[in-house]
Amino acid sequence: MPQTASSYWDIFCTVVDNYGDIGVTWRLARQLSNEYRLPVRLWVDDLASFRRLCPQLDPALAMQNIDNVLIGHWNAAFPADWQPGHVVIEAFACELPASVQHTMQHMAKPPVWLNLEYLTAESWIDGCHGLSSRQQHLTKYFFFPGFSEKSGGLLCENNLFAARDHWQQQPGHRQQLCADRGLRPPQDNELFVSLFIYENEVLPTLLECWQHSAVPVRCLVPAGRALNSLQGVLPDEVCQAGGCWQQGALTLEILPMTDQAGYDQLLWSCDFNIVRGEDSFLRAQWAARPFLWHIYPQEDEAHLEKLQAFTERYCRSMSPELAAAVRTLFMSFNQAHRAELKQSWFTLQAHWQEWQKQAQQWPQTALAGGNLASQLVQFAEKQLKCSA
Ligand SMILES: Cc1cn([C@H]2C[C@H](O)[C@@H](COP(=O)(O)OP(=O)(O)O[C@H]3O[C@@H](C)[C@H](O)[C@@H](O)[C@H]3O)O2)c(=O)[nH]c1=O
Repeated sequence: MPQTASSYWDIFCTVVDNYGDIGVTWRLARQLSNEYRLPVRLWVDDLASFRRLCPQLDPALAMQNIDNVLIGHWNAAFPADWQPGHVVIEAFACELPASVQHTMQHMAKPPVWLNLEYLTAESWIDGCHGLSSRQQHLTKYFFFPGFSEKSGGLLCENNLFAARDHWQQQPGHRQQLCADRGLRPPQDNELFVSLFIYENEVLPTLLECWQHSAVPVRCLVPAGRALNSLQGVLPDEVCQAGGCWQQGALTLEILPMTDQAGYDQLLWSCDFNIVRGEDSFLRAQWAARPFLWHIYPQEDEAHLEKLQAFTERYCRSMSPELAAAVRTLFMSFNQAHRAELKQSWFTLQAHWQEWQKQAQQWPQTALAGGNLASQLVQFAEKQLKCSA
């Protein structure tokens, strides 16, 4: 059905660095379109980065339709007379084009204007979620994703857990993943690990632990920043997609990046996932397997409070021994404390089954604030009704 300009949801995203901003908005755009049947336009300033997660995207096009989302290149040629739809989301405080703000100020019925914030488990967001700020004639609302009942909830497709369960119930899927990516078939008792992180000086310590592991460890590394921490550990020719390195019980293989669906399948296939940022952090939780978070480092160390707030929540229903070891693992990996990291990894081996069980239950607990897309739709509908 043809859409009128006013029926669109417009999402604006600037790619600050890495892939998290576009990763989150791309998932949200598809969910709003495919599950809620909303016409969605996603405006992105850096299509080359976007293409890393969405290989069918053509960075040369000003406008294209993929997965029922209209994707627009947000660049200097953004049309000054462009008309926004009835909901406008600016992701992560990216500033809307001045011409768009100007148009919105002069509309008889301006759109519902929302700023989608970064995800955090910190409790202060409970008092801020949904607050508004007056911007001349317009109102902007602040939407906070989170783990609590008072937050805006978490990004999670409605069919995700069923798809994950279907994948994980059949060992053939791990074999298929290895075959599709040109990897050696899985061995019995092998611990599969995925590793998608920033530079981290204690990464070699973790690799050492795995080299001396009692079970074989297969570490799958999507090519990227983690490899900068392995210079001097891995021979140069290994440090690229297709590279493979074996030492003691550890086999490390470097993979090319795939689209998000392929990355989700990698997480579902692994026994332990090491992730970063915001989106892979959440997807590892949805994989329902033990995981470790390399949080995005901030200059004033604010990330450590964020990390602590998450581990406090995540470990709440664990036994004291498991909780202490998980907290130490997360903190020592992010603070580069070698000895604690090593110790916590060994301690966790004795509590692995409990951690696996906890990881299976965690997604339901994490979703106390509900599903972010559905919360957004309800929130926008309420504001639209109020302004009618
Ligand atoms: C490894 C891999 C990742 N991905 C996707 C998953 C995610 O959507 C995306 C990675 O995003 P993140 O995990 O959030 O990590 P990131 O480090 O790339 O992004 C970060 O950017 C900073 C600017 C923000 O402040 C952080 O909060 C965070 O968003 O890449 C693939 O699609 N295929 C792959 O093969």
